[in-house]
Amino acid sequence: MLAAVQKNATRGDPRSVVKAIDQFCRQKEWAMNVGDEKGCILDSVVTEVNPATVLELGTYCGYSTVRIASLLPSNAKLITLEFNPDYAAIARQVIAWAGLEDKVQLVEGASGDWIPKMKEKFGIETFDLVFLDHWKDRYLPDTKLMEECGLLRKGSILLADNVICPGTPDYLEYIRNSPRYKSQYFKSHLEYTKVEDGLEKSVFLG
Ligand SMILES: O=C(NCCCCCn1ccnc1)c1cc(-c2ccc(F)cc2)cc(O)c1O
Ligand SMILES: [Mg+2]
Repeated sequence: MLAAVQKNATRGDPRSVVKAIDQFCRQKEWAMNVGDEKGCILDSVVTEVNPATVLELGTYCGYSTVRIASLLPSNAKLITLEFNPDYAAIARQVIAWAGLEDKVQLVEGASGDWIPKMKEKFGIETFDLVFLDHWKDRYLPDTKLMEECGLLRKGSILLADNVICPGTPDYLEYIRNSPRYKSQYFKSHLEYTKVEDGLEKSVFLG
């Protein structure tokens, strides 16, 4: 995938990086990027929220990191957490190829360890937008942890990938029944396939 980016995408051009990855994943080898169909929904949410601070849980190869960062205002910051060092190493190179290093801070480690340190380590008060795309059984515990650490403010947006496939049943049940969130489901498909999947967008009500 990285070779395809370096061969087919223009340095400093995030859209060409996104296009090169999507082409590779359609023609050569499936990979678990959010993909072009759900990626358009992601783009519209990022544009609507116009966030100054973004947290991405699950960098993988940096595809959604590049999609999000390319839409951020100049002073905005995106912190992305990746547990797997091999994924992180690739993502750093993909983000660099897109020329977005200045907007992105990639942190390696477990979300459960890093979320409580966000304020002290990165000077973050609250996140305007959180994109959940990591282990599906971590969506709920990490959301509760973000609440407890005061990282969400009235109006913070959570956008969760894969709520149908692979699925995040405990997260969906919580977020759709909690009086502290207003949720909306965006029906789509699993990246590069015809299988149903979707994104769940939730507003924290404080
Ligand atoms: O597991 C996924 N992502 C997490 C990867 C590891 C995260 C590590 N990490 C980062 C930070 N903290 C922990 C995922 C899986 C699939 C999928 C769907 C169908 C199928 F047949 C196989 C796979 C599709 C996605 O869109 C996904 O996002
Ligand atoms: Mg995903």
